[in-house]
Amino acid sequence: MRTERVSGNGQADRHEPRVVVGAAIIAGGRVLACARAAPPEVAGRWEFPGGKVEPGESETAALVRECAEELAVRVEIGDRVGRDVRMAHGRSVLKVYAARLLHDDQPTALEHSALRWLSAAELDTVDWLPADAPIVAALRPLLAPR
Ligand SMILES: Nc1nc2c([nH]c(=O)n2[C@H]2C[C@H](O)[C@@H](COP(=O)(O)OP(=O)(O)OP(=O)(O)O)O2)c(=O)[nH]1
Repeated sequence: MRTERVSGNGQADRHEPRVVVGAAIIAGGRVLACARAAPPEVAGRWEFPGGKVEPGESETAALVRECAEELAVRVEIGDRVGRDVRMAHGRSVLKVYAARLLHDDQPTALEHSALRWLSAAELDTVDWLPADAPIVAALRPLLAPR
């Protein structure tokens, strides 16, 4: 996706949207949901662990880094889940990938206020960030029924 913006000198600049990646970590038919601790506007809303892809970094590398920073776990990144979700009027785009834990690592909430493992039946029991709605819908069939 490309957005075009006219800068102060009247010339058109092209801006690629900032890519935010999220990891749908699946284990035992459940997915890990994380409650944001900050900023205040979104604190308490639920998301997939992840964050902004740094310049020159691959999406997979960003996910591995973010999962280590936020949860102290090592992960293997799998297939995309759902579609690109445009955020912030096209200034950023959310891309979620399935992931699995490596080496029996267990997530610790280093940056989130809470973690929950959700089955398909429990997906709607948390207040997801709005952009995550289409991802959660696409995720449902990937989780084994209870
Ligand atoms: N990680 C993540 N971010 C999401 C999800 N859904 C959603 O709308 N977002 C938004 C929230 C934030 O505005 C943005 C991610 O920014 P972030 O602050 O987590 O990124 P970051 O870890 O790289 O942190 P920083 O550079 O701001 O310090 O994307 C999601 O499922 N996972």
